Amino acid sequence: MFGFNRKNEFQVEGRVSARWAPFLSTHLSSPANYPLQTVVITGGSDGMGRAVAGQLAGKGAHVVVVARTASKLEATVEELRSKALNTLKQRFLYICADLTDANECDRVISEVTAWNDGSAPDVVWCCAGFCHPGFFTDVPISIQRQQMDTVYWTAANMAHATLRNWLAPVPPSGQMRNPRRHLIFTCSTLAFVPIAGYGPYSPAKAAIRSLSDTLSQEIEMYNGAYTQRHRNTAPAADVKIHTVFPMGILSPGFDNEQKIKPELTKMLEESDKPQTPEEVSQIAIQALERGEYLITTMFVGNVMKGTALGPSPRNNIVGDTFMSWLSNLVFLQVIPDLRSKAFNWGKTNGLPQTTSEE
Ligand SMILES: NC(=O)C1=CN([C@@H]2O[C@H](COP(=O)(O)OP(=O)(O)OC[C@H]3O[C@@H](n4cnc5c(N)ncnc54)[C@H](OP(=O)(O)O)[C@@H]3O)[C@@H](O)[C@H]2O)C=CC1
Ligand SMILES: CCCCCCCCCCCCCCCC(=O)[C@@H](N)CO
Repeated sequence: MFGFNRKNEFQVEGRVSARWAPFLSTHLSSPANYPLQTVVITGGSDGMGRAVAGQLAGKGAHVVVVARTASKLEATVEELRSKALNTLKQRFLYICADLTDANECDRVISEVTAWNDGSAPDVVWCCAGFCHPGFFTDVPISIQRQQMDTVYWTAANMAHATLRNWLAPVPPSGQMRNPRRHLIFTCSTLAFVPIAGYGPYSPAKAAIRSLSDTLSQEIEMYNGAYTQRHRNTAPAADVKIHTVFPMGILSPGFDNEQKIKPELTKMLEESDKPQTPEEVSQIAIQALERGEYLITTMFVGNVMKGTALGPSPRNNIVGDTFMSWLSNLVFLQVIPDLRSKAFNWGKTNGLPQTTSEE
């Protein structure tokens, strides 16, 4: 069962340190003693978000899915009911909202809190977003701005609304009995490695990665204050930030992007073997349960992360350091290879005939 485990909050069989305490202590929690967790999933009506919602329902969570289209959300909630671990106890809700609007994110948090007997959600997982590929000069600037709104701002708005709620100072009497909350972003390995034809999209994902790194540092201040909660006002709970970096996902969004994707881009990403939403979700949840911070879903993704690890917190100092050495050697070959493939494409095919998007 999926729930809190107070005793093991900072220690799971001695393997996980306080800094990377687990996301969901499934195997250790005692369902009788701990309440179910309430999870909000943006973009929860399709693709990866929907798979995440289904799997967390199967682990016993209360799930709220948020997206713009009511019909898809209704169908998702039906599916969640059928996947619930405990149909009598678990509750499901959908909220229609366009998360490019920051006020809508505030509304989502307050509606979830009211529905959840006055408690804020325990987990917020930002999955909303889709990709509009194309060469930079071919795609109208208005669409590129929309991509920033849809990809970056849906996540940043949701993080803002969530953290303002979670980090509000409360007196010791208001502290939570189950002190851990998780904010999860969904990024893309394109935040690590550029691929021609993803100009409208990758910068927004890179911005999410930068926000995630910044927040992972900033949150330490709040978590430090939380350790003094018995004496002072402090946030109601300890908070962890995580970001998932999938490769291709076989989703409705992916089918759409394939229709407009430049041939060169398809060739450059040949080594990506897209995964099903269920696979991506399962791998991500397992990594969250191990307490990981930057999460990739397959080996090539891990190599891409390794070359761009920079100042991000590591999941495992030895493993990540060796991987970054290996990746940096691999990329000595990959970087010129990507560029020469682009050059040769132009040499062979001339300019692309795709300047008709206006
Ligand atoms: N597919 C891929 O190959 C990859 C995807 N990703 C990322 O993973 C995440 C999931 O992608 P994928 O599985 O393809 O998802 P889909 O494109 O299949 O689904 C996107 C979801 O987001 C919702 N959504 C879109 N815009 C908004 C908005 N403005 N406000 C609220 N909800 C919105 C959609 O519902 P509705 O339209 O009804 O609002 C839908 O539920 C995305 O962040 C994506 O960028 C990362 C790597 C690869
Ligand atoms: C051994 C290591 C070699 C590494 C070579 C680099 C290969 C690049 C693969 C690009 C994969 C892009 C996946 C993300 C797609 C995505 O986010 C969009 N589909 C959005 O929806």
